[in-house]
Amino acid sequence: MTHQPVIVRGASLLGEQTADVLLVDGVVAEVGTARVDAPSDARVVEADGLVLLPGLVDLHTHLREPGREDAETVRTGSAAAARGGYTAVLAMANTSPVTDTAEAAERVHALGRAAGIVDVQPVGAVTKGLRGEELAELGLMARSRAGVRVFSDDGKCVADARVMRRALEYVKAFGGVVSQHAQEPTLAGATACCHEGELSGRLGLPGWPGVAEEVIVARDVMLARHTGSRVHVAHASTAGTVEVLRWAKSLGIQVTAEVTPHHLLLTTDLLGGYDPTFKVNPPLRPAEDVEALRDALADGTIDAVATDHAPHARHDKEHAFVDAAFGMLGLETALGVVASVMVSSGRMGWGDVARVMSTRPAEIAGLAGRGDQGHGRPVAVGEPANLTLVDPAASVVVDRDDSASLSRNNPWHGRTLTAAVRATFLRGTPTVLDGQLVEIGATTEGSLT
Ligand SMILES: NC(=O)N[C@@H](CC(=O)O)C(=O)O
Ligand SMILES: [Zn+2]
Ligand SMILES: [Zn+2]
Repeated sequence: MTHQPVIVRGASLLGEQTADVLLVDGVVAEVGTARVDAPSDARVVEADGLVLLPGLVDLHTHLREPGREDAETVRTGSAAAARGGYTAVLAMANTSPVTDTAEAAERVHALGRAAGIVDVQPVGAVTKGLRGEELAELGLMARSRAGVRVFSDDGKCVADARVMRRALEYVKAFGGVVSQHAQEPTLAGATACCHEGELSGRLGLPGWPGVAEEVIVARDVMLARHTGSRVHVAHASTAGTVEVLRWAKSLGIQVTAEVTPHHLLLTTDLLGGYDPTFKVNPPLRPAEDVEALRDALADGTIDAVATDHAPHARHDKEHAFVDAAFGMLGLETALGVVASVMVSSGRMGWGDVARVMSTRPAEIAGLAGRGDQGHGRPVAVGEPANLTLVDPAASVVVDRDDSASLSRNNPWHGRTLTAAVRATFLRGTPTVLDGQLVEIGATTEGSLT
């Protein structure tokens, strides 16, 4: 594929030194602190005052295709991701049908290539049909063209310790990882829909306790130690989980973890109005948990921010609180939330944002070492030109209707967030410019072969 060269002028790399960055044929061709000469046909992007980051990588996205194309498709979810500064997303397996075979994984991968807006890396189910009983085709998914490395029954916990042990043993052979939705079902209860605490009692809503998450995280780190395999904790939400992670990492156990933007900022008292927009799994927690999650992200105990972007159609979300679907949108607002909570407060710099939203997620997902198809790489000559240009001084009032997603379950509507994505580049091709999506259309390499 031929690209128009791009010259990004005067951006600050990871918020530090200012440079001109030339993108040619999908890679970073030059990085210069003095003025870089660009080919005459190059597109010039003036980036004075903007911050250049490696393209963001989302470890945890629900794209809903196949099965619920009324809520999101691979294309619309990819567009929302690009607007959020992402160049790669991991598409969760809880679609209909479930991504539990090589064919299903290849299909999602091909849909992503056809949309051509971000790289869509399918997550494979751990067990057939997410039923928690029989392992899915882990090896076949790994060896397929999709090259699956992350496996998850997300939405359902792999509750059976024997099944979890087997899965960890299996994925070890090809450097895979199991991403666990940690929730002990016997402690959570079938009707639970919010954090169990003083507020759930007052609202008369069945709750589930933080310990339901923590006992599974504790069990899984012990299984990771026993098997010598790698476990990833999806959407960590409690201070107790942070304690277990800190302890496990101090012993050298191979465990990584993600936190969502909403668990970094929103608290359980938002449920006071029974608004199902704030119904999510795991649930919003009290402020003490939120504080522990921020500390853990800043000190590296939690490796990554992952959105858990969970689009839902109106008719699934607009119900009485107990009946509404779990989940909230996240791709377009994640960077703004992280900037508002972590950067504005001085707890993290832009280099840290690059680490938790690009480098570490790419490493965890096995995307960092994939040559010219790699993500989460440094902004340096010869590296794939997957980049995000951010205005760190912007202040944006979130409008749920200003979205590329098909769904509107946006918990940030009406809030003011700091920082905005100005441009996103996928292998040197702009997917977003001046904050607007660039119409891309199907690329030849993305054809459904
Ligand atoms: N996060 C959610 O609240 N919902 C997710 C499932 C999940 O990640 O638990 C979904 O698929 O809607
Ligand atoms: Zn989940
Ligand atoms: Zn999820």
